Amino acid sequence: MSTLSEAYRDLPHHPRHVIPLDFDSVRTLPDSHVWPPTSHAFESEDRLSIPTVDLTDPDAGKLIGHACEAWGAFQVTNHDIPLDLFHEVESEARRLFSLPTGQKLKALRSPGGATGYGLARISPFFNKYMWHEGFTIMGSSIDHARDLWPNDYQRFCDVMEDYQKKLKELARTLMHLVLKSLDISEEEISRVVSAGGDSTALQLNSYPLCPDPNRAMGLAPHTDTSLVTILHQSTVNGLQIFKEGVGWVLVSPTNGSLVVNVGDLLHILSNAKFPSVLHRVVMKDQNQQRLSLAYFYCLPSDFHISPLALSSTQMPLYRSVSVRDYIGIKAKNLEKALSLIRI
Ligand SMILES: C=C1C[C@]23C[C@H]1CC[C@H]2[C@@]12CCC[C@@](C)(C(=O)O1)[C@H]2[C@@H]3C(=O)O
Ligand SMILES: O=C(O)CCC(=O)C(=O)O
Ligand SMILES: [Fe+2]
Repeated sequence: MSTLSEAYRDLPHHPRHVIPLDFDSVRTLPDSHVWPPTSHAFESEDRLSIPTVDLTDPDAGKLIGHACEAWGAFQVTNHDIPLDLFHEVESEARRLFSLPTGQKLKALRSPGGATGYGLARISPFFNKYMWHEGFTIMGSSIDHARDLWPNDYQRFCDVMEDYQKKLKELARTLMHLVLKSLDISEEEISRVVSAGGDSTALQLNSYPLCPDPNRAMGLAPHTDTSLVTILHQSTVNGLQIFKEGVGWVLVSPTNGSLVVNVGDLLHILSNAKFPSVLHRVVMKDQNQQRLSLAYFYCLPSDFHISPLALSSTQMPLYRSVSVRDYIGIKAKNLEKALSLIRI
């Protein structure tokens, strides 16, 4: 077995880093959830935002390559995923997160598990809690859905399955374009893209209505472990990405477009040409619940990853490492993981 869930198994978390707060029951922000103020972020009015790429543009590949190099992220439009599907997934996610806490805990991620309801995996690295609850799906969601809704789970499973299928196709298309822009051979591209298919995860994120949003943190700064992550945000602001030399930049949701960001694995493949972009979710001025859907396109845990985009004069910056080992290194060291495999 070399699935992604297997790689995350046996990296156990203490229950205090898995079980979210009973958000409905608190009227003031607990001290455990108070973060220092965050710095000002550039907003789109500052004319600083990640590039938007129309997938039907004949130059899409080139534009995506540039965006990955300059920003490690871009928005994609004309991606062929029907708007209705986003609404259906969001409505099922809303149905899940609005269950009473006791019910949600029936689908709690087990201490050594990878899927189900719980805090973000990065929680143990911070001394404050995030104003966040998540639900992780890898493949079928039937076991958890049955525990949540014994008589009414089918719709949730069908919608999540449909979404994962469509997003996998889109991720494949994007990976083709991205890797081509790096001048990687067709043979290597097929090897990477065909391996990716079985190692994906869908994360439903909820940032509940918060009694004191300006002192809370939605999701702490992190990079994703994926090759690429494809994100759909509901209509509420909050996502910011970090651009070297600039600072934090807001990524506003725009109807139907998807945010694509480079993860650690693509950063390694690109020999650091593409930054694995640091991002976070702030709660600032948030006066309603925020939802997002993050689809992680990864590689199987037995895949050995190393820089591929090398010209004859370039030296690899990272040593070869299996995805399993990299996930293990990251589980212990978080943002230092990349520097630990640097040559
Ligand atoms: C396939 C993935 C990617 C994971 C782990 C696993 C399932 C859940 C993903 C997230 C989702 C929330 C942010 C993150 C940082 C987290 O804590 O859990 C992500 C993490 C990663 O990108 O490393
Ligand atoms: O909610 C968001 O906009 C970002 C979520 C995210 O970064 C993640 O799930 O890894
Ligand atoms: Fe992320």
